[in-house]
Amino acid sequence: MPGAVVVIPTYNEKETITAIVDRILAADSEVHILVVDDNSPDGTGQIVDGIAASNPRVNVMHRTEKNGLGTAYVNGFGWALEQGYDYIIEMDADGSHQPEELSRLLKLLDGGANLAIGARWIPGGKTENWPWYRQLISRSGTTYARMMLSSKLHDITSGYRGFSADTLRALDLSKLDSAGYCFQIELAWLVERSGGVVREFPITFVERLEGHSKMTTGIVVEALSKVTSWGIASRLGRIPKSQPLANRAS
Ligand SMILES: Nc1nc2c(ncn2[C@@H]2O[C@H](COP(=O)(O)OP(=O)(O)O[C@H]3O[C@H](CO)[C@@H](O)[C@H](O)[C@@H]3O)[C@@H](O)[C@H]2O)c(=O)[nH]1
Repeated sequence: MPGAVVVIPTYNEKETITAIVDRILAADSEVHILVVDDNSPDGTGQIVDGIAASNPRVNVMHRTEKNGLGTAYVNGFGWALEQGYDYIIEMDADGSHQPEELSRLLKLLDGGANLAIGARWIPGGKTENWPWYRQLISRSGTTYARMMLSSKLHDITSGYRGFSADTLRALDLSKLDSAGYCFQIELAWLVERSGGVVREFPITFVERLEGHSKMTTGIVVEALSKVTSWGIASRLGRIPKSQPLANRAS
């Protein structure tokens, strides 16, 4: 089944999930959706079961407990690769990423990018109503990753991104060791250092109107400590060489 699938990890998103699913289905008449729900106590998984029962473009993966955004994506990617999708896209459930910007992302993947990232911190990108301290954490995270990991990216923590399936298939996702949001940094860095083509495009990131962020201090600490240790290991030559990604454009 060729085409694109949007993978949405969810934990307690009952206020937001129906609207984002509807918006994605309306924004692109072909794209499919996989919601990876961690047994949300608020019944998010059951809401999506209801939608999936009447719409074959919508799928649900039920996990037994809250196990972090990183592992939710790895499980979701595994399913998507098995199903044979060509492009695999990440999106938050809360409406902060705009499905109406999907066509831009898909165009970059069609053009040969291994990874396309919706970026807030490049010309044309912006945030709406995002608290100043969240902007600070996000910008500092990218600046720190650029310094420690020699990353060239301007929004390495962004969760609005898409991969070609061959890219994810070529990478050893079982080696990723981030549970939380620093998964975004780890995976983008892996694509970068494997010589993959990464394209950033400007997005408008809108603070959620309902529900609340699952960001915790523990998630920030995990990101800080992992980026520091990866940076040191990389300087000491202790990061194993990754298999170079094939050039998709050729
Ligand atoms: N399955 C699952 N989903 C989770 C978990 N933790 C968070 N999520 C889901 O992951 C998405 C992002 O979580 P939010 O809590 O809404 O993130 P944010 O703070 O608003 O967003 C920032 O960080 C994200 C993580 O990188 C970014 O994706 C996003 O763009 C933004 O920068 C939401 O759909 C949320 O339900 C988990 O343990 N398990």
